[in-house]
Amino acid sequence: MDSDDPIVHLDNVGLRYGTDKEVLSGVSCSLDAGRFYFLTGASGAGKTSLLKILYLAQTPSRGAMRMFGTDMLTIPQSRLPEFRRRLGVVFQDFRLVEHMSAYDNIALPLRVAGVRERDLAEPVEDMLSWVGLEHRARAKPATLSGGEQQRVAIARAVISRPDMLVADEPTGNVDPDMAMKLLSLFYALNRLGTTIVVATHDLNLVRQMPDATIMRLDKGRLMDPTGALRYPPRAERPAGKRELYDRAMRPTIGFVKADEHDSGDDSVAADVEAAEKRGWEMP
Ligand SMILES: Nc1ncnc2c1ncn2[C@@H]1O[C@H](COP(=O)(O)OP(=O)(O)OP(=O)(O)O)[C@@H](O)[C@H]1O
Repeated sequence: MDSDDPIVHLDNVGLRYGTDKEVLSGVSCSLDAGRFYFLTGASGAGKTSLLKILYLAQTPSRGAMRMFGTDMLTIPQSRLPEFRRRLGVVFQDFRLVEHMSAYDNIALPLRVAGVRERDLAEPVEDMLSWVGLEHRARAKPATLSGGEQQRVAIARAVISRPDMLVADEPTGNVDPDMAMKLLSLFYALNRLGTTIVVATHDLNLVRQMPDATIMRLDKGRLMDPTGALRYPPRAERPAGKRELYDRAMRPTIGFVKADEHDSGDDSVAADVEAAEKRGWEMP
């Protein structure tokens, strides 16, 4: 795959479940590597269905699909896991492994990737702390609240730094402060090069990411096939806020390699602290 190639390209994709009418129709879009996308649309518009296609759980009924430079509709099923391993997924219903602790759920992608036990603890503990669950490390999913389960699911999806993260309503069960914190985690991951696709109804979330591309589904049709829609329009954003926002959201999380840290810049830490106190509202 060429470095300029889109990470995903859908051409005139349609999806029907069984013999029912199409729930996605004529969907064409290109997702560029390293960008941040929001997928919006009313309930039933087809967001989850489109995400399922993106995370390779559902094959389109028609059209063409390329991913990581490969035709996904003609490759043998046996090759799909190799592509799935490059994706992180936050499911709407979390899908945590019930008999495993929060810690072990989060460690799962690293164990599957063959990371040695002695190298696991630091990244897993960093992630637990980032999602505010260090005190719940040993808890099983059934004893966690919906919001806590959602945070474990997010930590599990991002810990292996996937090429693309696909998240279905990832802030649906958390309060606005936690939603902003989780968004900042996605943003940090995006800054490290991961393409992010977040399906959400939450326009407040969308407003926090002025550079994100918005894709809106309406009754199974993508309203902006070029992916050029932005919110809010750039011209309406006062100058200066963008820079402040960038600094406040600069990645500070554990899986950032030491040499990627902006060490020695205390003002960033102060900005992050101030932004957290404000609930990540920009002044
Ligand atoms: N497995 C399935 N079998 C049959 N129909 C389905 C299936 N999954 C979804 N649908 C239908 O497809 C349409 C799109 O559903 P989808 O879940 O993709 O929408 P959505 O935009 O994610 O909705 P929400 O915001 O409520 O989660 C709906 O009419 C839904 O009833």
